[in-house]
Amino acid sequence: TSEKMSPYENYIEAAPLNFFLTKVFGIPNHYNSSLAVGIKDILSASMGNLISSAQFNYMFDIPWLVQQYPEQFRSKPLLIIHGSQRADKTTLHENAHRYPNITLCQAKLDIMYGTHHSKMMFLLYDNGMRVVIHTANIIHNDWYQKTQGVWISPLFPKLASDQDLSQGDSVTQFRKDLLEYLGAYGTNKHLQEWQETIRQHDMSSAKVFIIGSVPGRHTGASKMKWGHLKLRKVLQEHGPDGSTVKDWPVIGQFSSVGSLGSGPENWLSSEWLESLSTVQANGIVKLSKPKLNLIFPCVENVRRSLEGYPAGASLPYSIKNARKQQYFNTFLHQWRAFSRGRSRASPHIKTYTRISPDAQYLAWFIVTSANLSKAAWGAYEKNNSQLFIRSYEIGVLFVPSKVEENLKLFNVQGVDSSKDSMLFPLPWDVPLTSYTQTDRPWLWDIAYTDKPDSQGNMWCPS
Ligand SMILES: O=C(O)c1ccc([N+](=O)[O-])cc1C(=O)O
Repeated sequence: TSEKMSPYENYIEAAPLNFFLTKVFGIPNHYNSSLAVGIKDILSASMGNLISSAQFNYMFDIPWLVQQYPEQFRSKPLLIIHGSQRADKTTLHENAHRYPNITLCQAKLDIMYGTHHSKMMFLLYDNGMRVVIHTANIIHNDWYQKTQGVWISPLFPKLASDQDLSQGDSVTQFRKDLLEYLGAYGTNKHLQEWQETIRQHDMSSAKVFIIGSVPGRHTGASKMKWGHLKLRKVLQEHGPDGSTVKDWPVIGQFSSVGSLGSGPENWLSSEWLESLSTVQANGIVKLSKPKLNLIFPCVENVRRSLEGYPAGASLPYSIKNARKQQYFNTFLHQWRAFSRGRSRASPHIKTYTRISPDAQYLAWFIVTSANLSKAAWGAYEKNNSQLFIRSYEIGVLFVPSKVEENLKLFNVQGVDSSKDSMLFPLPWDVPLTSYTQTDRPWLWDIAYTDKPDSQGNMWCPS
């Protein structure tokens, strides 16, 4: 059905935080209205009269992508930033070749197993520009029946030519951090043109922090610029008050899991959880570490999903990693999003947050491309003197004090709120739903043949 394209302003009214989920085909339309967007909505003329755009991602179906732009924008300059190498790179070039307006830029990936995971759009209009940071690949399936997250910036106006270019940044240093992230790609003419374009725009209305990762062994002043240490730095300065949140759980939700080490103390419950538990460093003593709750689909969540077992092709958790880290299962909760009509829309979104035990308040919230892995968030090396990151990632962090001047904390979606607090649209249900005794985390490389999925099929990976 061709949903009525409501102009961006309507979206903003309903989503003052600019945080959307992608539209899902096959759920009641009510759940695809104001807080949901499709890729055609993002690229539509109601968002602005497009001059050129850039698409950062991991997976691209280029002919499909071109079709998602309105007809009148399909020949505008389009820069594609990817991490493909060897045969994948050749295929990408073959698919892009017939579009003279498309330029390809390969992000350098010198570190083994690193991926260009970041998912971001730059949209330059005749009256300003927007930045979109999201979690979906540029392929049909990622925008069809999955739960994905999208942050769409306000329209950033162009600075007047006589205005001092040092103007135009936000209280969260959004533009500075975005330029620093782009700088890590090295010298590419087209990316450098986009950096200049960004410098010419006023991004003072951006109310989120950028949490990015770039491949490297980051030391000294760079150590706190990326991954979980960037989050630690931002929370030290702008995070919740330690006494308020001391027993609030940390929640991580993701669509893939790396090799986390033989026990929680290797990384998960030590350096990673320490960063996510960081509170404003106003000299108080170190607090006990909060409970960690993780959300990752169990086999039944995948089997019953709209896509059925094939949803699991986008949940690449391997038996090789799983068998080495059985302790990981003790943290797990099911994917459940009844409040958003998306319990059967398999998650490809990645979100991390800290909320009160009664699920009334939220201390901070991240939507990001980063899965639960050392490759994405980084791991200490050399006695904590450096942070080793393998992949490019990017996400946005919402902190109440930067969004609602008069509010210390957001209220959590679906809870009857005192009138003065803003509801944060959580993508999944609280309270969390534990795994049953027989539930197992989804593993993508083993067979499931005892029960057919929602499409009547079994799962027999080769
Ligand atoms: O969709 C992606 O961009 C992606 C690519 C690779 C892996 N991986 O190798 O685990 C995970 C994801 C994910 O986002 O889940």
